[in-house]
Amino acid sequence: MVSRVIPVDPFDLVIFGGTGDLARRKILPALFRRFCAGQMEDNSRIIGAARADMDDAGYRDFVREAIAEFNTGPATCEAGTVDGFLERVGYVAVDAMGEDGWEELGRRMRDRNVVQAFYFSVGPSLFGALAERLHAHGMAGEGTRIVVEKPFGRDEASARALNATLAEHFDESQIYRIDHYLGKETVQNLMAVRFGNMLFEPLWNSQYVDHIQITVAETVGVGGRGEYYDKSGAMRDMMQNHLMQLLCLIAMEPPAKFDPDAVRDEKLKVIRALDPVEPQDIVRGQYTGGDGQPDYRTQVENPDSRTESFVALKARISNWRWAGTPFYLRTGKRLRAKVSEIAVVFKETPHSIFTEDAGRHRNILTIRLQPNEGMDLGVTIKEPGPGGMRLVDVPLDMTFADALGPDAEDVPDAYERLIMDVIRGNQTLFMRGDEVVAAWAWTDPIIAAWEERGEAPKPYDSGSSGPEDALALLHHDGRRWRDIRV
Ligand SMILES: NC(=O)C1=CN([C@@H]2O[C@H](COP(=O)(O)OP(=O)(O)OC[C@H]3O[C@@H](n4cnc5c(N)ncnc54)[C@H](OP(=O)(O)O)[C@@H]3O)[C@@H](O)[C@H]2O)C=CC1
Ligand SMILES: O=C1O[C@H](COP(=O)(O)O)[C@@H](O)[C@H](O)[C@H]1O
Repeated sequence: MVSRVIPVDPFDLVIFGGTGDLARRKILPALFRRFCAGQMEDNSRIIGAARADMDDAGYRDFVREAIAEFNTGPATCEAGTVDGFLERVGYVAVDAMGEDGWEELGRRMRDRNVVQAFYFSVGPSLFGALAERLHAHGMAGEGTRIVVEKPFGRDEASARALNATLAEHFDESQIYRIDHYLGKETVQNLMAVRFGNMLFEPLWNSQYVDHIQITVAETVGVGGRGEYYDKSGAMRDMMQNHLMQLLCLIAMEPPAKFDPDAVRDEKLKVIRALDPVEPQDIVRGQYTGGDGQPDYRTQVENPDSRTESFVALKARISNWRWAGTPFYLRTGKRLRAKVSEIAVVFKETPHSIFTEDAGRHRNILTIRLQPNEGMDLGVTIKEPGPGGMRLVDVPLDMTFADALGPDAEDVPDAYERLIMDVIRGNQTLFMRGDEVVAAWAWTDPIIAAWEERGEAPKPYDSGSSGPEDALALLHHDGRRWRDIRV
């Protein structure tokens, strides 16, 4: 199978925060890989922007180093190609909060008949200021797009306020709110599997599905982002956005068509149908030290921190399709393995024709986001050999790399795909303003209740599966979490 790369229209992409961690590790390598794949026309340009005093040549050196350190792309990128990419790279020193650099940026962007996009890869307190200045300096024209990084607010009120500020200068159709989980290959495959096959949709409801588990487990700790993370925690950092988006895609009704607003309307209905979460249905955790790694509090330099690095909860969706089917969601740092997966656990057959020795069995559809992207469907069959009818569960395995060959290894990473979608003007994989607000409206009371109770998170060992209480969350319901393992 040969994958087709369709070049995007020529573009100028300005990366505010072009010298920051995200630009270095993700955005610049992603652009380089799209260049290597032949998706960037000659006339396209990338302009880094930050306060640091640097010229074009200095920034090209910075980008060269970022690519050398963080490009994990396919071998098709020849070493010499980096120079070709760097010819398209420039830099303007700009202060989001002042007047420095804006005229020069405006001059560089003027009279360019290409798509113009501005990536806000700076701290969230600067998002509004950037929008205002782009407008004031004549760079917020009709065709302009802005890409807004997370976090999009820290509660419903601040998300609404940010929406309103951006809306003063940009139409909703120009605003691309990034959730990089939506750019992951398997996440999109989830829609293909649900809505491109007859097989699953008739069973996709509470009549046949016992429960659904969504796990996003990381092995890393908070790293150098302690200052940000300690004010956020797992609930704001991961649950309100990434896990919520996965929940929406799993639970939503089929959209009438695969277009941005049709998909986002259906996701919004799911969020609005979520019940409030009861205190007994949620567990927070914080990692202790181990394996030569510091504990959470040491890492964030806050000995009294009550911020959670782990959260597990039971969510319920009050609609016809899902009434009675719980959704168990968990995410955390410093866990046993880096695993992101969704498991749809079907009910047992209503009656077993086999003896008790055969045991009770369930089909489980597992959608693996990372690693080993793919899906498998656990099917019950007869255990081979003599000795009566014993049943065993085996996976019908579709690991993409096996099923699709080398093409599956060349799939663009989330940032590559999402940035190209910005240039194409396709908002399907970006969050709409009302979605973000609705997600906060569900999250806020959960956080407010913790704060009111002054509850400390439960400690858990680094390298474990999270606090014991999280296991109990499912045990109480006669269920168990899937193992966190690769
Ligand atoms: N890093 C990550 O893994 C992730 C980051 N994000 C989000 O991406 C955004 C950027 O994060 P990250 O790269 O880690 O942050 P960093 O602190 O590493 O970088 C911040 C960038 O913003 C620039 N900057 C700061 N103040 C100004 C200003 N007044 N005017 C213009 N530029 C300014 C800095 O350069 P200078 O100081 O020279 O101006 C620097 O380039 C944040 O919103 C973050 O939440 C989201 C997901 C993951
Ligand atoms: O947005 C974020 O995501 C990363 C996890 O992303 P992944 O693609 O590596 O699964 C997380 O580490 C970070 O805290 C969060 O801000």
